[in-house]
Amino acid sequence: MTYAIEVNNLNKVYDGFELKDVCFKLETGTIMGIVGENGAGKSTIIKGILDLINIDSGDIKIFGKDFKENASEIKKDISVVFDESYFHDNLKLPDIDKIMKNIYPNWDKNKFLKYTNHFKLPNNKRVKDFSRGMKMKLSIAVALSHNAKLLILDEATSGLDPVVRDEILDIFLDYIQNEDCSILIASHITSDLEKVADYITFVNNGKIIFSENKDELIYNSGVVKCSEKDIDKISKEDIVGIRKNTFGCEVMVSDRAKYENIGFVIDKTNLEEIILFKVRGQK
Ligand SMILES: Nc1ncnc2c1ncn2[C@@H]1O[C@H](COP(=O)(O)OP(=O)(O)OP(=O)(O)O)[C@@H](O)[C@H]1O
Repeated sequence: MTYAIEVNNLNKVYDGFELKDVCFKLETGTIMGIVGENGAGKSTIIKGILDLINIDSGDIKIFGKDFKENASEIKKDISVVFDESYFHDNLKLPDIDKIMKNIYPNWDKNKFLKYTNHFKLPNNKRVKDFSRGMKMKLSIAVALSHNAKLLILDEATSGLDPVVRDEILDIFLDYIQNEDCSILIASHITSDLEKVADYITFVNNGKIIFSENKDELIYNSGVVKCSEKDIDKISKEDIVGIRKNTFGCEVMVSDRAKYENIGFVIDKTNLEEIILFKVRGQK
């Protein structure tokens, strides 16, 4: 198995915040979603991976090679989209095409035209007259137009409406049809990650809580509805979180089949609910 990204024991301390021993691997040909609350550390992880901040310690490999030592060779195969546009206000699409041709040896003008047409971006307007959504679409069009093997997006789709987000998610799914290509997406929008991600890495307060196969995670988890005294019948290590209300308890378990087999009534669940139980549920 090959990995597009390997992060081992990434540590970074800011005043009042600590990324602690962050480890995860993004398998080549897959999409990983990084999810977590505001301030959980998603952007710091991405900046740490890309050597945009000084990390305190950690070992980062991209395409199997140490990133710092091979940065110039690796960078041409990576596309990064942050939540802000980085194009000069006065540029128009044809100017951006010319500039990118000089920056990226693999710049593909036809792909750029295809994506900018698809996103209905105007040729004759300057970037300063683009809406926020149009600027994001432009950044994504550029990111997809130089045959990069790794796409890293930090909240890049959060400002877009649901229809456009859905179109972009389909483009991401199409992009990884090429098995050499991989995507890392940090997003608050769990439904988007649920649609496209193969793996989910959940960060809370600077720590990785889990990094798992999404389908297995959702399939194996479930919500048991029971009385408070029935909670004792559930092993502590299977409890993700508990919610109590006036009618009884809801217990998120990590092994749905086990509790179905012993007669509990269990509801299926989704990524958002799993995360809410993890963060807000009692243990
Ligand atoms: N340059 C910096 N100096 C000091 N603290 C920082 C710096 N950059 C980030 N932090 C802190 O690190 C923590 C994690 O921030 P980060 O931007 O990684 O979170 P995030 O999960 O991406 O949040 P959001 O979803 O709101 O974008 C926050 O407490 C933030 O204040």
